[in-house]
Amino acid sequence: MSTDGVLLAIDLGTEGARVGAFTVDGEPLGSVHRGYRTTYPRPGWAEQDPEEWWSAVVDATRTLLAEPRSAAAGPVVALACATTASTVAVLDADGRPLRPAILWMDSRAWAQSAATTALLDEHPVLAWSGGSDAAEWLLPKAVWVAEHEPDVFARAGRVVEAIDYLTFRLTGRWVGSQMNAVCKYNYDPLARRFPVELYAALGVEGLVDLLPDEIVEVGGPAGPLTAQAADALGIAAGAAVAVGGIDAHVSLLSCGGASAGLVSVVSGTSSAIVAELELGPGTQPALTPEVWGPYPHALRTDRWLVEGGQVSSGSVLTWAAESIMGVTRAELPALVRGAAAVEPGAHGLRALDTFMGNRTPHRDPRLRGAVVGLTLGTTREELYRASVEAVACGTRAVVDSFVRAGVMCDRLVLSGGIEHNPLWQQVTVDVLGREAEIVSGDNLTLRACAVIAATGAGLVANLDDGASRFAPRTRTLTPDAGRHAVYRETYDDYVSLLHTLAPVMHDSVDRLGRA
Ligand SMILES: Nc1ncnc2c1ncn2[C@@H]1O[C@H](COP(=O)(O)OP(=O)(O)O)[C@@H](O)[C@H]1O
Ligand SMILES: O=C(CO)[C@@H](O)[C@@H](O)COP(=O)(O)O
Repeated sequence: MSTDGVLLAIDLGTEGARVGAFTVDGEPLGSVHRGYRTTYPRPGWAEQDPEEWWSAVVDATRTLLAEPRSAAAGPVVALACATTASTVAVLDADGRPLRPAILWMDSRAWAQSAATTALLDEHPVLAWSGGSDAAEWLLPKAVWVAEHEPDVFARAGRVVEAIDYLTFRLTGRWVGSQMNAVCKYNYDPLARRFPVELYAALGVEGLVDLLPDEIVEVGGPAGPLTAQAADALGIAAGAAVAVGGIDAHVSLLSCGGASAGLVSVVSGTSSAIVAELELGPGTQPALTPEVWGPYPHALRTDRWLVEGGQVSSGSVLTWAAESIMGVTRAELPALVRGAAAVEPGAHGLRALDTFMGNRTPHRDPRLRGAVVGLTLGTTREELYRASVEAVACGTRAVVDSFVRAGVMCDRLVLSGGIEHNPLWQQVTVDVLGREAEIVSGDNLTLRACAVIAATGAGLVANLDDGASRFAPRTRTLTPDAGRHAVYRETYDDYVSLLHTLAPVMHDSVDRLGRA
């Protein structure tokens, strides 16, 4: 393998764009983050501006490549991106936004997703998504736009995922990621076709013409970088752009080790929990609505990808600390230390993490957050700790559902913003009652993009080869038996609170929807 040149990795997260540089041997050279805004125009809605994504990518890339370590490593030879998924951009034919992008966490399309549950028998492709589409996905969101903003839908030249928008900005080509197509708009990778009959049944038969022109698997070629994009980014035109995918899902390529029994828990704004199943030829996985998937060929050919997760996890902690308590990120370590000193189980608080709905195992976009047990003596440290415990209970609900679905959970690898919050890490393993590894000082999505870029450029034989070479360093988190015993009760209370409050929350969301 040559040692000259840079692999450029782009992670379009919820809070901002993170761009990383790696040597062609997978050594990280540095990364730069540039934030952008999320707006919440109505309860349950969340939007971003695609132009801000691109400006953040440009700014971060130029800053990163000017740093001495990246600059000394040679020219950018290949690049790959991963983005939030189910983040839907509605664009004109030239790729200009016609409205703000509807962010993945936006639950406005819950009625459109509910309509898919009745279609399973006629459209067996829905079996791969657990029997229905979720409100977060592209298809229900496209239906929502068609129904609520028909003039915008009529003018749309493209309705695509954030990854496709970014690929277009880089290559000038509408090449869709097979990962997003399979997981977020019911593409059939075995027959290599869009389920046009399903789209028609939902009233958006024209959608197929607005989707990417071509669907290519992760690591395949998207095209060369255009002169215009190269100029904007400050790198040479013609570098190979490889097809990327979903920020959390691609992390399976950068956990190190074999994929059997591996579960990647990417806890950032959300928690996306993903695994791949290796099934014998002709074996179909069992259908369960408690997980998303298993999807065939979403990441690696001949494997089935399972996704579960929490729509809000780190965002709940950020909401509690920053929005409600006015604690800045710089001041956060003191709050976290204070909350770590609170005795688990002694504060009497129970909270729900479902601020923007529940992704899995309940598939319920009409749930909302809650805190019960407040007294006039409740401290902010107790409130913060209860929020962390709620987030950890949500993670346990997903891991338990994976076990019920037959997913081996032998090795849990935690990554994402949780890396910066020791309380969140420890409470997670205490609630789970399982050991987990945590990646520190490394971003698995960026590392995975480096694997994808290296694969696309032919620097490694395939994704598996790249994944085995570009492994991160991890350390083990061990649960405390005493705290786990307390948290078994906390978890039972979490589950019963969720079921008790669900009807109240549903009514409230329905009323707001009618207002
Ligand atoms: N410096 C930090 N200190 C504490 N928590 C952090 C820090 N940075 C990120 N986080 C947590 O991680 C979440 C963001 O996750 P991250 O993976 O960094 O970004 P994104 O979701 O945009 O990919 C925040 O909501 C917060 O809970
Ligand atoms: O929709 C998904 C995964 O399918 C989201 O959890 C994800 O893309 C958002 O990721 P972050 O929480 O920003 O890391």
